[in-house]
Formats: sequence, structure tokens, C-alpha cells
Amino acid sequence: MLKVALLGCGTVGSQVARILLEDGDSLAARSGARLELAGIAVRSMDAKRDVDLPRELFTDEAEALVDSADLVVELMGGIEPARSLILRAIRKGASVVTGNKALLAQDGPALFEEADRNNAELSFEAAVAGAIPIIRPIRESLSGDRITRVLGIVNGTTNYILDQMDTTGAAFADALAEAQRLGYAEADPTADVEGHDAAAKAALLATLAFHTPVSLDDVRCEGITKVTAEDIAAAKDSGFVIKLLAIAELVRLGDGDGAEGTSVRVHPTLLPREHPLAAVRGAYNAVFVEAENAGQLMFYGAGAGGRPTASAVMGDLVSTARRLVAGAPGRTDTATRRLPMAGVEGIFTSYSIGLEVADQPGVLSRVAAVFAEHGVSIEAMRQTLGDGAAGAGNSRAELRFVTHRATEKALAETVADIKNLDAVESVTSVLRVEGV
Ligand SMILES: NC(=O)c1ccc[n+]([C@@H]2O[C@H](COP(=O)([O-])OP(=O)(O)OC[C@H]3O[C@@H](n4cnc5c(N)ncnc54)[C@H](O)[C@@H]3O)[C@@H](O)[C@H]2O)c1
Ligand SMILES: N[C@@H](CCO)C(=O)O
Ligand code: NA
Repeated sequence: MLKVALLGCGTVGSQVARILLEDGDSLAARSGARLELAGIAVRSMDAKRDVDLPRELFTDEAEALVDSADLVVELMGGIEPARSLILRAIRKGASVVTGNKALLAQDGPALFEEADRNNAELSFEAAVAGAIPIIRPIRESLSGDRITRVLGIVNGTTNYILDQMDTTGAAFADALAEAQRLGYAEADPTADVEGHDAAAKAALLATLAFHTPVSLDDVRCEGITKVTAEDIAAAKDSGFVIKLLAIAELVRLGDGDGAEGTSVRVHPTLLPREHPLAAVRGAYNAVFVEAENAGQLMFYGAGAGGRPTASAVMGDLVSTARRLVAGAPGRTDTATRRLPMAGVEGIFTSYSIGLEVADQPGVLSRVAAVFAEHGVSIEAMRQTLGDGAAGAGNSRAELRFVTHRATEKALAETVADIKNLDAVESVTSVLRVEGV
């Protein structure tokens, strides 16, 4: 028998408790030992929960519960006391399963090393893309390959919001409220909409994929709060959809021919409607992995929600239990090298740029000249005329450019110079583009 301590009984924790209680016999057969739920650390004994659970399992003494357990499942979220409780478990040699990407993106490398020193295992499949097996495939199935790029929709809340805005014209606030009601959003949904949750997952994916420590601070991050209904409509008109993408790549530093480094970023991105990631709807997640020998792989499924996320937690729990029964806890991966992070000159991307300009002769060529000065090549341009008589000198036009790939540095400088042209009234949007 293995004693399991559960820390936190919210959306995910309550589903983990339910599965442990309902499915005991079959879990025992699969694990090689009975997984006994020894107790659940909660903040309030009387809180309303998604699942009816025996009250005698609840305790407010989390430390004592941890001390009594062989396996600890942390689903409280946040940094403290989750971090101290995980360390307490690891230091007494208990293995830990967590879904806490915020903590791992901040302190992962230190926690992994501590687990390694104490012969304990720290697993976190639930922390990235919920139910989708992605951590285990990267750590194990692809451990004999060289991963070069990971591209993913890894936040269900923002995908749900953008999808609702795109398909039903829903307002941002209404779509967010629905995502919260469905249990996708973090306790503080700012982490979702500002991209921090996706950035934490991107840091974890990059750390494992490239065997180098990447923390939240290394991730360039932009959320979806500035994406407007007009951006979505304009994208739709041009055959694109807007997704919040996490992108982690191995790159060449300097102007593209230097040493190897990594670039990890999260931002709203235009994708052609025929791109496989464009078809990822609602709160679903998907992760593309490119590896030298495997080629392109795509992992798709439910990235959030109590039951799907509990499935990933249970997978880690059974795997860890099996290894404990066999007397050989698995190693927690630690970084094997330290790759530098790329600056803006090491990141190659495409931009979509929307401008409001005066509808006068010569404006287009002046704008085009700025692109040329920075060596940025234009892939496509659309012009929409605004109100006022064309050519009368007082009317406006909207221009939308899509560029070929160029360095982030050249693109940012191009946008800055375009803003300074007299004929340009405003830069209405700047979005990155993938898949063209
Ligand atoms: N909900 C999802 O879809 C999802 C998906 C993947 C990962 N996660 C991660 O799983 C973790 C849990 O998420 P959730 O959605 O279940 O959150 P939640 O807010 O629904 O549940 C967390 C629970 O922990 C309790 N808690 C917090 N501090 C505590 C303490 N000191 N002692 C005892 N209990 C405490 C809270 O009262 C709450 O009931 C988080 O790290 C989250 O990022 C969630
Ligand atoms: N808040 C997260 C939960 C899954 O990690 C999301 O919306 O994807
Ligand atoms: Na997962």
C-alpha cells in the first residue's frame, strides 16, 4: 500500500480525490500497490466542492499530512505554501506529482535538483496542456532525438476567448466569464489573459526540449488583452485566425550565424485558416514538436478543466507508484547545458501591420520605402478606403501589410519609422504571423 497525500481540493484536486476513491481496485492492479488517499489538505472544511467527499479525509494540517505520505499530490497552486510543502516531501524522500506550472517556471530547476539529490521523483504532466501527454513524450519518447522547435496553443482560457470572439462575435469579458465558469481559468485569470500561464508552460517545454534551464523571466510575453474585435475581423477577412501561441526554438545568435541559443516567446499570432493549429477550437490545446529525426509531431486534446487535468495527474501517480513498487524511482530531468537566450536580432518572424494613412498620392511608396530601408520584404498588402472622396486629399485609407520573415529587431525598427511618417495617422495593429 502507498499512502497518498492530496494538497488542495479545488477544480482538479477534487477530481483526483474522486478517481482515487472510485477506481481503487483497478488503480491498484495497474500500480502494483493500493493507492490509499491518506488525507486532503484544505483551507476550509466546509467549502462547497465539485465532488462529494468524506469529510474525515479533510485536514488543515498540511505538513503532518505530507510527513505521513509516500506520495504527495500538490494541487493548491501558487508559490507558497506549495513550494515549502513540495520541498518537505522531497527531502524526506517522498515523490511528488504537481500541476503547478507557475511554481515550476519560477523554481523548477532548483526543485528538480533537490528531487534528484533525495532520490525522489517530481512529475508534472498536468502542468502543461492539461490532459495531453506532452511532458512524458518530450522527456522519454523523444529523449533520443534532437528537438528544434515547439509551437503550441497551451492556454485553454485564451483559446476559448479568442475562439468565441472569432466565431460568435462574443465580447472579451463575456467569453472570459464563461471560461471561468467552466473551470479553465486560473484563480486569478490575469495569468491567463496576460499570457503568464502560457509563458510558464513555454518555459517548462523549452527546459525539457532543449535540456537547458529556462525560467519565466526568459520568456518574452504578450497576452491577448490588446487584441481587438477589429483585429479579429481583419484577420478573418484576410483568411487568418488569431491564436495565442507559445513558441520555443533553437536559434543561431547574432545575425543568424553565431552560436546556438534559444528563443522562447508567447504572443497573439496570425495563422492561416488552413494551418492545423487554426483548427484548435474552444478550450482545446495542441502542441507541435519538430525534431531532427521524428520530423513534425502534433499533440492535441483537452488542455484544461478538472477531469482532463486529473487524468494527467493520475497518469503521473500510477507511473511513480509502479517505479516505487519496483524499488527504482525514476530520475527527474535536470538541465545538461546552459544555452543563452536570443536577443531581438536572433528571432526571425513575420509581422502583420495595420496602418491608418492619408489617402494621397505617394503615401504607399513612402511606407514601402521604410520597409526597404530595413531590408524587410513585403509578402502581401491590402488597402481599404475609408470615408471621404478618394483623391480629394482629406480621406483616409487603411493599409495592412504582411511581411516575409525578418529579424524582430528589423521589424520593430520598421514599425517605429513608419509611425514617424507624416502621412501615417496611426499604427492600428502589429501582430506576428506564423505558418506563411
Ligand atoms: N483548472 C485547470 O484546468 C488546471 C489545468 C492544469 C493545471 N492546473 C493547475 O493545478 C493547480 C490547481 O488548479 P485548480 O484549477 O484546481 O485550482 P483551484 O483554485 O480550483 O483549487 C486550488 C485549491 O487549493 C486550495 N488551497 C490553496 N492554498 C491552500 C493551502 N494553503 N492549504 C490548503 N488548501 C489550499 C484552495 O482553497 C482551492 O480549493 C494549479 O497549480 C493550476 O495552475 C489547473
Ligand atoms: N488556466 C489554464 C489551465 C490549464 O493549465 C488554461 O486556461 O489553460
Ligand atoms: Na499534459
